[in-house]
This record gives sequence, C-alpha cells and structure tokens, in this order.
Amino acid sequence: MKIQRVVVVGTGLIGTSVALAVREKGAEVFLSDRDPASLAMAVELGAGTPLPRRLDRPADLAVIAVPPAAVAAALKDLQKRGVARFYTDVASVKARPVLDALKLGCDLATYVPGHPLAGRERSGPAAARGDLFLGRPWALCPTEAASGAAIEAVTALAEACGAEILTVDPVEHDRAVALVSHGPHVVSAAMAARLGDGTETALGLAGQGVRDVTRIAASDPDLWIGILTANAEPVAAVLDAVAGDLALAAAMLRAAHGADADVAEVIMQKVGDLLSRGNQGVARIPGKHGGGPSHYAIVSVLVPDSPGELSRLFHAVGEAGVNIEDLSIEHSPGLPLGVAELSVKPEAAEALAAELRDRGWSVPVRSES
Ligand SMILES: NC(=O)C1=CN([C@@H]2O[C@H](COP(=O)(O)OP(=O)(O)OC[C@H]3O[C@@H](n4cnc5c(N)ncnc54)[C@H](O)[C@@H]3O)[C@@H](O)[C@H]2O)C=CC1
Ligand SMILES: O=C(O)C(=O)Cc1ccc(O)cc1
Repeated sequence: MKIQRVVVVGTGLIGTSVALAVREKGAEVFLSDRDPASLAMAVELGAGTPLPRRLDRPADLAVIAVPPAAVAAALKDLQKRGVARFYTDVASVKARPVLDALKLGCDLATYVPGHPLAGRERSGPAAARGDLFLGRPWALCPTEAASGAAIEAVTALAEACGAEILTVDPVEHDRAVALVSHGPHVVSAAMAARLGDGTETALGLAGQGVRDVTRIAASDPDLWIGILTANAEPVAAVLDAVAGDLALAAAMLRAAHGADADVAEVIMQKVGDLLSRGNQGVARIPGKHGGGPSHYAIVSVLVPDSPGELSRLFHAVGEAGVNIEDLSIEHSPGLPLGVAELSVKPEAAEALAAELRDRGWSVPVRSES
C-alpha cells in the first residue's frame, strides 16, 4: 500500500521529521499544531501545508505526534472529524494512550499505536530531519481490534520513513523501552546533574565520554515528565537495579581505598565484574540496519578558536563543491583549537580531505561510517 495523503498533528521534532520523510516519497502532507509558530516553521521547512478545517476527502493516514498525555484526545477529535481513514501515534509510551483511547470511546479498528525509536535531544520543527528514522526500529502495537487495513497503512508509513518495523504488545513495549530508552534517560540526567557542582577546571577537562553519557540529558524536561509518568513502574524498576550497582561500586571503592594491595585487588574484582557486565551489555545492542543518518563519512578538521575560522572552512568546502550533510563541533573551553566534524557523502570524503589539506587545513586521517 502506498500512502499518498498524510495528516500530521503536532509539528515538533517527530511530526515534522515524519512529514519531511513522507514528502520526500511524494506524499501530500497536511500539518496541524496548537502552536501557530511551530506550524508556521514546519510549513516554512517544506514539511507540508496547513490542515484546513475540512478536507475534501479523508487522508489515508493521520499521524498524531503530540505528547503522550494528549494522544487520545487528539485521536478522538480527528476521528470525530473524519480526517483520515487510519490513525497512528508516535508517543514514547504505548499502554497509556491505548487505555485513554479506550476510555474516550475512540474507534480502535482504525488506530494502530506506534513508536519510532529515533529522536534527538532537541525539540521542535527546527530540529527535524527527513532521514531521522532510516534504519531505526519502529514499534507497532496494534490492539486486537485493529483492522488489517489499518496495520497495512501504518506499516507503509514506517516503511516510507525507512524504519525497521517491530510488532510488540503495548505493555511489553513499555517494559522494553524502560530498559533501553527511559531508564538511560534518567541515568544520563543524574550524571549531567552532577556537573552543576563541577568547577570550571573540571568542566574545562570535559572530553567525549561525558558528552556521550549526558547528551540526551539536554532534552525537554516537560516532555520527559510526561513519558516517565506514563511508564513509572517499569522505569523505577530499572533505576532501582542501576542504583544497586552504583551503590555497590561506591562501597567497594571505599573499602579498597586504604586496604592492603592484595585485599584491594580482591575487593576491586566486584567493580571489575560490573565493568565486564557493562562490556557485555554494550555488545548486545544491535547495530543499526540499513543506512542511517550516520552513513555519511566524517571528515574531521582542526579549526583554530578565533573569529571567522569556521566561515573560512565552510567557504573552502563550498569551493571544493562538496555539500555538508551534517556538522558537529567538538570544542573544550580554553583550548585554542576545536574539531569540526563534517558529515559528507562517502564518495566525496577523500577528495575533500585532500583539497582541505592543500588549502592548509589540518585534517587528521580518519573517515568513519
Ligand atoms: N523527542 C524524541 O526524541 C522522541 C519523541 N517521541 C514522541 O513523539 C511525540 C512528540 O515529541 P517531540 O516531537 O519530541 O515533541 P516536540 O515538543 O518537538 O513537539 C510536540 C508538538 O506537539 C504540539 N502539541 C502539543 N499538544 C498538542 C495538541 N493537543 N494538538 C496539537 N499539537 C499539540 C506542540 O505544540 C509541539 O509543536 C511525543 O509523544 C514523544 O513521546 C518519539 C520518539 C522520539
Ligand atoms: O536522542 C536519542 O538518541 C534518543 O534515543 C531519543 C529518543 C527519545 C524518546 C524516544 O521515545 C525515542 C528516542
């Protein structure tokens, strides 16, 4: 099935990313948001046109991309207005929206709850990207009431976004994401919160490790309060287990400190066990399927920390005829250099690196996918 007309309600990060992805596949997209500024920006970005109060005929599918607690009411309203033949949502929790929809008397035959396991730590349409879902898991949680045609339509949406579909029961979904998404979010926030007490010197020494561990802690607290509230018990169970490991590690470190070397070595085995279990856990995370946003090659360039240097670099890349697909800048405060990581099409990377070196830029030999 090809979905040709899509309505997206909630033009934030996820809604606008879905809209951009299906637009790229040729679908006609109608957008709606309770915040006129979000809607205007999504339209400006080319994600679609504003949803009129009445469509001449229903869309194939409506995608509800609003906070979890607002999903069921939006579904009820859209179904009442007959906006689409089928409906889905993208909320990070699944059991609660289904229960709410049931309570509000929504039609569950045309509704297939969904959740793309892809996102960013930034909110709003400006952070959206059409390739956000490439190769990422997309959970579908159809209830028994869902019609085959509804499942087909929502499957077609996830496929059009380039995602890998996984069908899972809503309650099992929520337990699973407590482990792989919601628990990690709180752990990241807890570590990032410690940085509030850090001295300037400590923060000046921040390297990639602390950035990796705390990246998602920059996310919108209001959105996450809604997610955690709707998945409280499973998340609490993950946090208890993590807290147990951390408390044991702290106790062992104290016990080892000041103990005789041979005793300390035995005590530190316990901490070593945790680190080894950590290695095993990381190894269990499946690689991304298909080509995701990170299938670009990265060309790293050392950039002096002085005015105009980045603009000089971008000019040089432009002169080389290469498009920058994505960009990140690693810079530790106080250091005279930063590293600009330019994501470019893999076939352009080698020539770009050579061209930049010719122009006097320092480009360490490294290219990753
Ligand atoms: N942020 C992330 O990385 C991910 C978020 N999700 C889920 O996607 C949904 C949207 O999250 P984001 O796009 O990150 O949030 P966002 O804050 O970027 O966008 C949400 C948008 O919904 C609008 N909105 C809120 N209530 C509304 C209503 N009743 N009617 C119409 N518009 C309404 C807001 O004005 C805002 O523009 C949430 O349910 C979230 O759990 C799913 C995967 C990843
Ligand atoms: O930023 C990231 O890497 C994420 O993993 C974001 C994310 C947030 C919420 C979700 O429901 C799914 C994914």
